[in-house]
Parts: sequence; C-alpha cells; structure tokens
Amino acid sequence: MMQQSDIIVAISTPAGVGGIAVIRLSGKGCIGLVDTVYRSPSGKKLIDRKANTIHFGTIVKDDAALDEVLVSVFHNPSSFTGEDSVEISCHGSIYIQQGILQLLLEKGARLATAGEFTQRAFLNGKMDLSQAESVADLIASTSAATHRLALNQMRGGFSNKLVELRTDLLNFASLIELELDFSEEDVEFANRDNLKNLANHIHEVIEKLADSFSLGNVVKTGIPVAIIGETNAGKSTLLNLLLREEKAIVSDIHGTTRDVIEDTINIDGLIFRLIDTAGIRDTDDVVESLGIERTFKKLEQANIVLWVIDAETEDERTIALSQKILPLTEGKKLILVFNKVDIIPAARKEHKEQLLSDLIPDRIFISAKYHQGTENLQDILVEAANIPEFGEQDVVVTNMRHYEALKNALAAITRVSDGMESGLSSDFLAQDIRECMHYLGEITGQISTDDILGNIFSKFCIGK
Ligand SMILES: Nc1nc2c(c(=O)[nH]1)N(C=O)[C@@H](CNc1ccc(C(=O)N[C@@H](CCC(=O)O)C(=O)O)cc1)CN2
Ligand SMILES: Nc1nc2c(ncn2[C@@H]2O[C@H](COP(=O)(O)OP(=O)(O)OP(=O)(O)O)[C@@H](O)[C@H]2O)c(=O)[nH]1
Repeated sequence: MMQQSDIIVAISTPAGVGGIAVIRLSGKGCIGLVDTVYRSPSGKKLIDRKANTIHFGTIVKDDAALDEVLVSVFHNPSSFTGEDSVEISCHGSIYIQQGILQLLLEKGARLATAGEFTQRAFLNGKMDLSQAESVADLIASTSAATHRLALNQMRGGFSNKLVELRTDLLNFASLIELELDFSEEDVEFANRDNLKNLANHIHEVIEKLADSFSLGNVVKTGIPVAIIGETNAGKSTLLNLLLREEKAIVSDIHGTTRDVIEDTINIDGLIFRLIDTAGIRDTDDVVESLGIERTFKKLEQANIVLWVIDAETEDERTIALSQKILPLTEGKKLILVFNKVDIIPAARKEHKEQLLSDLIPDRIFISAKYHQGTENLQDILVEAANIPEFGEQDVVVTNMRHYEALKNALAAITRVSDGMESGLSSDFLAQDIRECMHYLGEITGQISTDDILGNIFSKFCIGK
C-alpha cells in the first residue's frame, strides 16, 4: 500500500478539556517519530512493538515528563488510514494536548488538514468516496434515522450496489464492443433480448437509488412541516407547544408573526422541521404582505401542512381560503387543526367534523393554549410523515452530490435502453454505457478531481 511520506498529526477529540484526549498521527515513519518523545518503563521502542497493541509510557519534553499516556500502534496497511499510525491518549488538559502537539510538530510532523485522515483512508483504498462522505454524516447525525442511514452507507451498503452496477455495465459494454469489432461482418454476437433485459435491469436499479433521494433528503434535513393559517389562529402557540419552548411570540394582535420561524424536533428518531409562517389575511402593510408571500413559498417546500383554524371562524371564510390552499398542497399531507376548542360549544365542534371533509379528511381538534387534544400531536406527525423504518440493509441516498450523479447516470442508461429499442448502432450504445459508468464512478471516487475531493474533505473536522 502506498504510504504518504509526510506525517500528519491532529488532536482528534473535541477542543477543550476532557477526561482524556487523543492525538493521532499517520504516515510513513510516524512510529519512529513518536519514539523520539516517548519513554516506556521497560525501555522498549514503539517501533519494535507488534501491530495493533497499546503501550503505557511517558511523553518527555527536554528530558522532563509532560504526561503519562497510552500509545496505540498500527502498521500499514492495517489501520484506519491504511498507513502506519499512532494514537496517543493523554490527560485531557489543554496545556498537555497542546504541549504534545507542539512537540510532535517540532519533531517533523505537520498539522493535518480537515478530513485528511479520512482522505488518506480513501486514497489508500480503505473505503470509497461515498463511504468517506458517510463518515462525516455519521459524525453529524442527530437522530436514529440519520444515524442508521449514515452507518449503512459507511459499512458499504451503497458501495456494494455501485460495484454490482459497475460489473453489469462492464459486462454490457464488452458484449456491445465485441459486436463493434466485427461490425463489418454484420454479426450480432450478443443476444439482443438479453442485452435489453440487462439494460432494463440496470435502469431499474439506478432509478430506484435516485428515487430514494427524496426520502433520504427529507430524513437528513428534517421532514418539513408548515404551520399555516389565518392571523391569530394560534399557529405560534402550536409551534411553541410542539417545541416545548417559547420560540415564537404569541399575542392577540393579528399579524404578530411576520417572518418565517423554523426549528427542529426529534420525534421517535425522526427529525421534523417545523415552519411557523405569517398569518394569511388581506393587508395593506408591505412588510406583512411580504411575510404572507413567504408563507406560500414555504408551503411549496413542506411535506406536511398543518392548517390551523380558529374554531370560531365562519365556514365561508374557511371554504374560501381552502380554494387558495388546496391547489398549493397537492401531493402533501394536509391536516386541519381546529384550535381554541376550549371556547366553542360541543355542537360547533360536531359541525366542524363535516366541514370540507370530502376534500380534506384529516383533522384534529385542539386547544393549543390549554393543551387539550394535543397528546397525540406527535404520533399524528410521525404517521403523516410515513417514513419506513430503516434496517441494516436499506440503501437510501442522502447526499445531493450522489443524487446529481445518479440522475446523470440514469439519463445515460435511458439513452441506452431507448437506443436498443430504436436500433441505434453499437458504437453509440457503447459510448452511453461508458458515460453511465463515468457518473457512477464519480460517486465512488474512481473518477474524481482535486477540486471535488478538496470540497468534500474540507467540510470534515480536523483530526477526522
Ligand atoms: N481511537 C480511535 N477510535 C476510533 C477510530 C480511530 O481511528 N481511533 N475510528 C476511526 O476514525 C473509528 C473506528 N474505525 C476504525 C476503522 C478501522 C480501523 C483499523 O485499524 N482498520 C484496520 C484493521 C482492522 C482489523 O484489525 O481487523 C484495517 O482496516 O486494515 C480502526 C478504526 C471510531 N473510533
Ligand atoms: N382560548 C384560546 N386562545 C388561544 C388558543 N391558542 C392560541 N390562543 C390565543 O390566540 C392568540 C393568537 O395566538 P398566536 O399563536 O399568536 O396566533 P398566530 O396564528 O401565530 O397569529 P399571527 O402571528 O397573527 O399569525 C393569542 O392571544 C393566544 O393566546 C387556544 O387554544 N385557546
């Protein structure tokens, strides 16, 4: 395995004081480098130790002890980066951490750039690019669902699918190119029906992966829930109730919320992005109108729409507004939330059960202020989100870069399928197959540029 000859070092634990801190080095010669500042009770050098072993000892600076530490030794190629690596676990004082780091820099190591350990793992073939990217997602994960999807990707679920696709495409290409070589003789070597089936199969797999992004993206960024309705309906009160904090200002003045307020909550391992919007009404106020415009924009982005209605509102108003809202919520889960049930008679509630029920069947009756009927709100959101539970085998695309590449790959393989139907010549088919492989290679990093890599790894933490 290729080893970088420059030795990188970084503190891999978070900045600040902790029980212990880990300082990590990687690169050819890093074990010997640590030996210059390390003393073991037995006098043994780290370089003479077996791979994957841990050793107690002292880090010394100018012959004075700086700290007592544990040192882990990894040998090329059996390490995270695939290179010789050392980890020093020291006491977590900032003085000690910085002291050891400085010492190692003086001895010839250089500070690792963001994500450089993982970048080396990628360059040394320890993982493909999509796996390296999932490491960042895993570190950033804040919910059960984002954690599961990142872990599956890191463990190679997606990569395996891409390897299979690549094998199929290579197979395909070689059959088509064989025909090409002998084209003057007008021989068809490959059975065209088999080839069509193969193209359709590849198409199906790529399409399924690309389609999974709408789910993956929503899970990763939070399921968008827009809270809309007329002014004073109680939208902000509902938002605060769901967030369990006074995030939005509540007042009886119409048009209090003038801009969009967003925050996330975790319910049953799913992130929801709650979006409180400016109340809808006819207004001459310029700022308020702009807010209302944004409300309609936010509506577009939402998967779930909670339309909050003051239960005292006359039916005609609600019906009139529904004509504006319904066209904007097609394909979304729209739920009517009749609020302020504490101040309406029971008969009125019964009446509202029927209002618009053929067009918008989902409705709940609550008092956001007095917490009536709000016990099931969380369950209702989870059910409305309709997100499947993810198992260890599920491959769901969560990364925009991967999605873009998949769309391009899909376009290429579609040209192949169509081309086969219309009898396109083999050399054109072969070209499109190559193009499809090229885009899949962008995901795994078989095809990459310094720009792409720099962009990806610069978003990592230092020390990762
Ligand atoms: N202290 C420490 N904790 C850590 C890491 C680390 O590098 N150091 N990790 C990293 O960020 C993660 C664990 N991932 C790792 C993945 C591979 C190898 C590794 O040494 N792989 C070798 C040998 C495998 C084996 O012994 O079977 C290999 O793949 O060849 C180490 C850590 C999380 N925790
Ligand atoms: N009685 C009663 N009052 C409520 C309830 N929910 C909200 N309110 C009151 O209704 C008023 C408006 O509430 P908000 O939450 O600010 O309403 P909003 O829909 O965000 O209003 P805008 O910012 O104008 O769009 C406040 O005085 C709340 O205290 C409820 O369930 N029952």
